[in-house]
Amino acid sequence: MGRKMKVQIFGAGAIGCLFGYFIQKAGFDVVFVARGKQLEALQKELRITGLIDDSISIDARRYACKADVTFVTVKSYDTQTAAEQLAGKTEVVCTVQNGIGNEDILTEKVDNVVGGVTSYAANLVDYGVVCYAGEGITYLGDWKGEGASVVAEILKKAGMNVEVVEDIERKKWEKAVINATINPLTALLRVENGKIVEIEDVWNVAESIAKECEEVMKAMGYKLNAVELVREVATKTARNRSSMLQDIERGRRTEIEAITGEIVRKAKELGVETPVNELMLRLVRGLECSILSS
Ligand SMILES: NC(=O)C1=CN([C@@H]2O[C@H](COP(=O)(O)OP(=O)(O)OC[C@H]3O[C@@H](n4cnc5c(N)ncnc54)[C@H](O)[C@@H]3O)[C@@H](O)[C@H]2O)C=CC1
Ligand SMILES: CC(C)(CO)C(=O)C(=O)O
Repeated sequence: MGRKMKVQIFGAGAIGCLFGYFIQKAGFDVVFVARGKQLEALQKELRITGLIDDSISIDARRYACKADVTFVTVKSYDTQTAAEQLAGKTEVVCTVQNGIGNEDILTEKVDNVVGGVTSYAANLVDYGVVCYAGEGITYLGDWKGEGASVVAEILKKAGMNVEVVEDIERKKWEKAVINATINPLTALLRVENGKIVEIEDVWNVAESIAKECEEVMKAMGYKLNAVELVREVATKTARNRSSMLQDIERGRRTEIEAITGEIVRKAKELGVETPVNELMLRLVRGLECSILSS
């Protein structure tokens, strides 16, 4: 490509701004799509705190424009709207969202869809201010058409850790198992991730959730030690407040439907029993109802 590549961040919140920051710093032409007070703040500047301390001027807009590559970084319940806005506007779309189903929604509207999983961590501390909380790695894989190698090249040039994998669907499900075990428990109990392992009664429930997820993955043809995976992540991120807990604390919707909801749906399809996950789904839905209506 002779001209400068145009990269778009659709949903310039915590993780989108972090990715966009690195990509713009590497010299790419980046557009940030945001809304409300976040858009107003970003039109002044984007400030990054935490592991980096910097402020940059960015091109922040309300609606999607034509781009070569678009990263979708809205919460999973906003992916449908993102997909509709992106139809005919981008050559490649890449999602690094948590949860299952986002790639399939994007596939309906865009020809080249790249699936992604990221362990980079960011929080929105104020409108226009993003705390870079943890360096991680992003796994990418072609979901429909091609684009993973182009997206990986952008992230590499941006100095980010990235790897293209053969089976991105497996990576997505592994992350969903971690989120399905840690996120509902931390949100319901209002505790940091480490407490899941530290409190024996809670760990017993966590083990039950993880084992059910392992059965679902087994029925899909994937071998996984879900209990050990969850123990490792909860221990490594012991002081984190999970994204679901943060959503509840901020009185916002959670991504429970794209995480536990999708695991329960897949379990039903494959004839696997998941009573503890079903209970978590109902309890988090109940918690959402109580905070959203209060
Ligand atoms: N924050 C993190 O460290 C990580 C987040 N993720 C995943 O990335 C996704 C995004 O997470 P966060 O950045 O934390 O959420 P966030 O809520 O900070 O950012 C999403 C942004 O998208 C904006 N948005 C939604 N619909 C829009 C529309 N139609 N037009 C313009 N802007 C729109 C929202 O206003 C919000 O600012 C989630 O699926 C999350 O699970 C994955 C790994 C790490
Ligand atoms: C891995 C984990 C549980 C880290 O907090 C996460 O992805 C989240 O909070 O959504």
